[in-house]
Amino acid sequence: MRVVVKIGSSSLTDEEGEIARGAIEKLCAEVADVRAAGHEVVVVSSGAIAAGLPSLGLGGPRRPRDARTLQAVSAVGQSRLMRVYDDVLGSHGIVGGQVLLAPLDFMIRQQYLHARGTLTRLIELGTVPVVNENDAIADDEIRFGDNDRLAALVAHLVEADVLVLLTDAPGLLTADPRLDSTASLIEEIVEIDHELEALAGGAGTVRGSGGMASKIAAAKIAAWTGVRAVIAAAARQDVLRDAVEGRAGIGTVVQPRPIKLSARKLWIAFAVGSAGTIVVDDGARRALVQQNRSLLPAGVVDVRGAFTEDDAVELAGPDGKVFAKGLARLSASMLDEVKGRRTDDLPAGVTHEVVHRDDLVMLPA
Ligand SMILES: Nc1ncnc2c1ncn2[C@@H]1O[C@H](COP(=O)(O)OP(=O)(O)O)[C@@H](O)[C@H]1O
Ligand SMILES: N[C@@H](CCC(=O)OP(=O)(O)O)C(=O)O
Repeated sequence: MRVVVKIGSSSLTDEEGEIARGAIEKLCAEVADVRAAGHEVVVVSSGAIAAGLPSLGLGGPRRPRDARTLQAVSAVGQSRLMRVYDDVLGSHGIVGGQVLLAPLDFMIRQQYLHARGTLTRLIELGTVPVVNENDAIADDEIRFGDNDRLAALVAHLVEADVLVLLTDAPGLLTADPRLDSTASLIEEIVEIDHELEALAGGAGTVRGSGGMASKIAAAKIAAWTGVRAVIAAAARQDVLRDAVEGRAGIGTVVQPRPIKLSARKLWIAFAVGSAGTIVVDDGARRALVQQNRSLLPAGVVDVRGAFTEDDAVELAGPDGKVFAKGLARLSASMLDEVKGRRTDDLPAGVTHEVVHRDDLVMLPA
């Protein structure tokens, strides 16, 4: 099996917020164990900022908050973090390879294919790629921030069989354990719905960033891409092997959906950012959702944002609720001119398909 394992900041750092080498040693020993059983492993590791703070004398209560400083800190820390991985993986006879990714690497198809090629080759060469967000140059406006979503997109990118999200909680609990000490583990999720998303609550711990909510969002991407996801405690003995082998009770297992979307539709749904919204009338929404049709200008009632041809856009119904995402074949300004017009009334040369059905993905309610 091909495995993507993500370890969060909360599990990689000690009370002072410094990198806990023991946590990396435990993870790498488990990675070696799983590889010895014949599986391939990609690690997604947080910890660049945590590893950089002490080197700059900025640890503890002096921890900076501004983005510029944290980005600089991550540059100092990433190489130190990687040195620990190289060292520890090396002690198991494994070669590590650093790959730093940014959201744009998933949004621009060319870069997406490129990243896929490099990661696949690293796996073929027998290495363990160690992936993190490219924090040092990440754009403040568009960045993952937490590594959960990044790990889910990497799992899709390398066509993994299982995504293991290791954290400081035993899995998804019925409530935030910081607020409710009686919260119990949810062992299996067949479909992630709004109710489950509400359980995951808000942001994470002081040291982590996304909390359970970002793990649920990541598990949802995995489910849609046909990847089994497991959320489990990093500290648990043999957690990686048990998660890979599908042992019951090791954490929260999120089952993949039976229908896997095509790679292109997944890319549209989850990887590419949306540049605007097209509001459609009820009839158009029905034709798209129930009859798998393309969107025609006649059904468009409003155009928001300044998208150009081939940009991704969200589609919303008259109630404003977004129900689909797709690639626009007309720019926002052109669409604004022709919205509401029947196909016969369109100017010559203007396509009658605003969003083609092949470029359209329905989002879960
Ligand atoms: N329903 C829930 N079940 C489990 N943990 C939850 C839940 N709601 C919120 N959390 C919190 O999410 C934290 C894990 O998220 P985070 O700190 O971002 O971890 P990581 O650094 O591993 O990504 C847990 O320590 C827990 O306090
Ligand atoms: N990319 C950042 C980590 C982001 C982060 O903390 O993510 P997470 O571990 O998912 O809460 C770093 O390496 O410091």
